[in-house]
Amino acid sequence: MRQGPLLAVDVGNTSTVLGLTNDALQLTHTWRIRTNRDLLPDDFALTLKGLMDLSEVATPPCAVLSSVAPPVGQNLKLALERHFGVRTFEVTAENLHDVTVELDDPRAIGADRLANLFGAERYLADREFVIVVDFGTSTNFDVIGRGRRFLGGVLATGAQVSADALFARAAKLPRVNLEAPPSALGKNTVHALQSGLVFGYAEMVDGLVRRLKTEVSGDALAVATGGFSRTVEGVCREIDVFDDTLTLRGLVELWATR
Ligand SMILES: Nc1ncnc2c1ncn2[C@@H]1O[C@H](COP(=O)(O)OP(=O)(O)OP(=O)(O)O)[C@@H](O)[C@H]1O
Ligand SMILES: CC(C)(CO)[C@@H](O)C(=O)NCCC(=O)O
Ligand SMILES: [K+]
Repeated sequence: MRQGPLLAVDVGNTSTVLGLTNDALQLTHTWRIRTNRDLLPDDFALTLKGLMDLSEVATPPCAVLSSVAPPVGQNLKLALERHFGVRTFEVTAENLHDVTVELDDPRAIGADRLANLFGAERYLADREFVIVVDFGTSTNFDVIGRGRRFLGGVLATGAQVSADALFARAAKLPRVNLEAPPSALGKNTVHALQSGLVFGYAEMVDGLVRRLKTEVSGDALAVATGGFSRTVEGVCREIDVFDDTLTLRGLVELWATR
């Protein structure tokens, strides 16, 4: 097994999450920055140096990077290699020969979903399948089987994106925080909106998890991750486990098994 320290970077469409491990590959620091498509390699170098300096840590010799925003991933990789001499492993289906991506076109899979496959492995010990529900810009359902199988899943509009679309189109609707209201029956505009946006969203998630569990017809565990998962904790009934750092730890596991 390889040793840390390691930098793990997950470039999403909205946020980029970075994690630093110790020698034993346990996460010791995490940072979250906006994914800015306009930044160039030297901009990223300054950001990376700023984060490391703020936390008073040294840049590690190696990094693992998943990106679903291609130019950002490429520019970050260049920054890591040019400015810090960090050897960077980029997650792609082609780079992972031990993973079976059961999609029509395996190369189309998002790198974050491959990271989630590795993050799910720890839950596979006593289950046949794990359904990772990753609440980000989109909400992904990644169905993972033993033996590093990616069976497929669902891509749904993210909770914040669907809320923003509604606020933009309805003149009298205020922007509300995505938090659960006291009851489904709203007595004012804010609670009624929160009912639709949070309870409605949670029902969609529960319904899809139920459908997926039926379709795989095996013992399946549903694990939620991503920012919005905290909001639906206690609201979604079909989710068994909440795991904030599943994607980052998945990246670390992925790198460790290369
Ligand atoms: N601490 C939090 N508590 C409650 N809700 C949160 C929290 N952090 C984020 N969210 C909400 O969850 C949404 C998704 O969270 P997350 O930050 O994981 O995804 P993202 O960074 O927007 O997506 P991507 O990974 O695609 O870039 C956010 O848009 C926000 O509305
Ligand atoms: C679905 C997103 C946007 C989620 O981040 C990402 O995983 C992605 O761009 N995927 C490519 C398409 C696919 O995974 O089928
Ligand atoms: K993500």
